[in-house]
Order: sequence, then C-alpha cells, then structure tokens
Amino acid sequence: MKITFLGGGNMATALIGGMLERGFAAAGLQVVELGEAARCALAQRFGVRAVESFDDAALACDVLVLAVKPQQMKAALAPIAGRLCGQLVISIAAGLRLADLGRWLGAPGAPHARLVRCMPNTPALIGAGVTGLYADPSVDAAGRETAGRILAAVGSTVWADAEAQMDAVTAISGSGPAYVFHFIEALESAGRSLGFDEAGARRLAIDTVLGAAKLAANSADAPAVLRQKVTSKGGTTEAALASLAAAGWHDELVAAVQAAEARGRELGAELGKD
Ligand SMILES: NC(=O)C1=CN([C@@H]2O[C@H](COP(=O)(O)OP(=O)(O)OC[C@H]3O[C@@H](n4cnc5c(N)ncnc54)[C@H](OP(=O)(O)O)[C@@H]3O)[C@@H](O)[C@H]2O)C=CC1
Ligand SMILES: O=C(O)[C@@H]1CCC=N1
Repeated sequence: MKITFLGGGNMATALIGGMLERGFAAAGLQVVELGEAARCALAQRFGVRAVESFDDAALACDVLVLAVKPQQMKAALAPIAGRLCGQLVISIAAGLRLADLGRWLGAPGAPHARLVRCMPNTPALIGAGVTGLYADPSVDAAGRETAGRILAAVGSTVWADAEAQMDAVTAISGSGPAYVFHFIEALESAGRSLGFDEAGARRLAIDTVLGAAKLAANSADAPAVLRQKVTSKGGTTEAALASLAAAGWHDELVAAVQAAEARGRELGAELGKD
C-alpha cells in the first residue's frame, strides 16, 4: 500500500514512526513537506521519500494523510484539487469538516468523497495515543479498516457515530494531554512548595499520574470507586478533595473541555467559509 503524508511535522512523524514499527514498509511511505530540515530528518530517520511539493509519485498513492495545520490546509490542497483518482483521504486536522475538505480536494462541482476524519493525540509519539475516527458514509469497510489500521499503529482507536462528535474527541483526547500535563505541572509546583527539589517533585507527580492511569485502565472499578478507595474518612485525601470541590475544580474542567469543543466547531465554520 502506498501512503502519502501532506505535512511532515509532529503528528506525521509520530504516525510514520508507529507505522514502521507495526510493519508498514518505508518504501511505501512518502511525505510532502515544505521545510527542508523536516524533510531531511524524515528521510534520514525513517528512510521515507520526502519531497517539497506533490509530484506524480506522491500523487500516485492509495491513501493520502492530511497532516498540516487546519489554517494551512486549503492552500496546501490547492495544487492537487481535482487531481485525485478515488484515493482514501484521512485528515487529522482539528475542526475541519469533511464537506469542506471534500470541496477543496475535488474539482468544481465534484467534491472528493472518500474521506475519513481522525483525531489522534501526542502520546502517539510513544505509541500510547488514542484516536477518534469518523468516516464519510461513502467509505467502504475496506477503507475504514485501512484508516483504523494506520491509526492503530500509534495507540487505541474509537469510531464516532457522527461527524459532530469529532469536535468532542478533539476537546477530550486530542487536547487532553495538555490538561494532564497542566495537572502534572500543578502537582509538581505543590511538591516544590512542600520542600522537594524539581527532580523529586517531578518524579512524584509524573509517577502518580502514570500509576493512577494504569490502575484505572486495568481495574474493574470505575474511576470514582478508585478515588473513594484512596479517600480515608477524616484523612488527607478528603481534605484535598474538599479544597478542590470548594474551588469548583470538576465543573471548571468540564467547562474547559466544552470551550475546546466550541473552538473546534468555530474553527471548522471559520475555515470552511472559503
Ligand atoms: N499537535 C497535536 O497535539 C495534534 C495535532 N493534530 C492535528 O494534526 C495536524 C498537524 O499538527 P502538527 O503535526 O502538530 O503540526 P506541525 O506544524 O508540526 O506539522 C505540519 C507540517 O506541515 C508543513 N506544511 C505546511 N504547509 C504545507 C504545505 N503546503 N505543503 C507541505 N507541508 C506543509 C509545516 O511546515 P511549516 O512548519 O513550515 O509551516 C509543518 O512542518 C494539525 O491539523 C492538527 O490540528 C491532531 C491531533 C493532535
Ligand atoms: O490545539 C489544537 O488545536 C490541536 C488539536 C488537538 C490538539 N492540538
């Protein structure tokens, strides 16, 4: 299978690395990437073909993965508009709607339809990502299987029932690592304030998140039950959770995720106007 990536940045690098580890052949992968340094790095690290702009070889693919920033997408697709021959197209861009991508990719009056919208996250860099996917109804079972296999190279996958859910996926798991890093930063700050040096505070914070996530993933108990098991009556955890509840922490986090979801929809509407 020949797969071309449009954009060779963070996420494309993560996907390509994961795919090679899962047995995809480097000879089948190409990248169209503007930056010379990024092209050299991809070619040297992975042995994939990296070119500055689409040529016949880059266009002659079975699958095209769109991995440029949402704001860069329309201009990046302009050189190939109307030049695809039924390839499966997988977009990992936040916010961008399938109808707009199809319009930008197709010829006037003939939008490209074989599209899958995906949202991975940066733990994909170490094969620990989670990706939400939604396929246009025109994509057949083989196309869905191909998209699922590519994204499964960097972690787990979850199919969405409706395209609107992709903005929710973006807000929960796409942006989610940033919320967790922010939590780690806060826990580390707390450790510093209580006398630990940076290395010690960071170790305590990171290993706590790592261990708790692994326990949640491997336990039959729901996270709320696991939380209760840490919380002794009249103990230390109860004091901390009461402080978080008084600050409205839970509702604030829900509101933050809702703000991210709204921004995804707004981005799609804004960029899709053109
Ligand atoms: N970062 C994240 O956590 C996640 C990001 N995403 C999505 O993935 C996509 C890529 O993000 P990310 O990898 O972080 O972004 P990057 O900026 O790291 O990668 C995009 C790359 O595409 C290059 N590029 C821009 N325009 C063109 C063009 N016309 N032709 C070829 N190459 C081009 C950029 O070059 P230059 O730098 O010179 O502009 C850059 O190297 C985005 O749409 C984002 O929404 C999805 C999930 C998570
Ligand atoms: O912040 C963003 O827009 C991208 C999408 C999800 C994670 N990063």
